[in-house]
Amino acid sequence: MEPKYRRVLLKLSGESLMGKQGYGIDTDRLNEYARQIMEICSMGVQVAIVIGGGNIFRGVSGAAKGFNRVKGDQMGMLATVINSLALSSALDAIGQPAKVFTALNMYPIGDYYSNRVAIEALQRGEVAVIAGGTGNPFFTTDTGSALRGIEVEADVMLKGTRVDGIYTADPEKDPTATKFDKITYDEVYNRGLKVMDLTATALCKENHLPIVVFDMDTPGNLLKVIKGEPIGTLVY
Ligand SMILES: Nc1ncnc2c1ncn2[C@@H]1O[C@H](COP(=O)(O)OP(=O)(O)O)[C@@H](O)[C@H]1O
Ligand SMILES: O=c1ccn([C@@H]2O[C@H](COP(=O)(O)OP(=O)(O)O)[C@@H](O)[C@H]2O)c(=O)[nH]1
Repeated sequence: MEPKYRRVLLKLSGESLMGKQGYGIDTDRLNEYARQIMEICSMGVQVAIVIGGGNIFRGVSGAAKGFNRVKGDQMGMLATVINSLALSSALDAIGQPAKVFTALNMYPIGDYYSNRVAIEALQRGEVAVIAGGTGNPFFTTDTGSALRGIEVEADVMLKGTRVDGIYTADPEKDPTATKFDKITYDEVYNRGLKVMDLTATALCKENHLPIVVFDMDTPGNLLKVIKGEPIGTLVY
């Protein structure tokens, strides 16, 4: 079966990685993600990944506890590097080659990111795990994902999260919220929907990168998105 997308940028939530533990990395969840990623790689899909760091540290919550915001954000970016190393290790362990790239030079923890070296890895069939967000404070990994997705010329940004799409309001807070099958970038903005930050949405809009928001924690969903099955919400 022909995949719908040739090259994807998959954004994984750091918070989802902690599974039921409440903190850190749940290895069952990590291995399940690795298995699903390998499944789509074996269909010939090129996969670049950006992972959040919310399971370990978020700059904003650090600042609320009195940390300097810039240092807090740097800690958050380091958290995304930890998650990226864990995922690449889980992928390698099941026989799926993966390479970690970092937004800031941290060699030999990962190779210093440039879109050229990341694209070369993708063309070799390696998963490119791109860590460290944008490398700048005051940004999020959603914005990092949009940026890297555009840079590596992905066909789509897949935002794998713990809700099954975009709703009229946060479904974790408002049980009456209803789901969109598709929605325009402008409508996300005009309705003030908080599923991802506006910088990320604006970057995708300007560069014509469609986004699919879907529930990554249900095994098999990533494959469904790749096959073009109508799950999640398409932002276009
Ligand atoms: N309108 C909305 N539709 C869907 N999810 C929303 C909406 N508003 C807020 N959210 C929240 O956004 C979260 C998804 O974003 P994500 O970046 O994966 O989470 P986090 O930043 O906590 O790791 C969901 O868990 C959901 O609670
Ligand atoms: O370009 C970036 C990306 C991330 N971060 C920091 O890294 C933390 C973790 O990322 P995020 O909250 O986006 O992770 P997720 O919500 O996806 O787990 C953020 O809170 C920021 O402090 C940053 O400073 N710049």
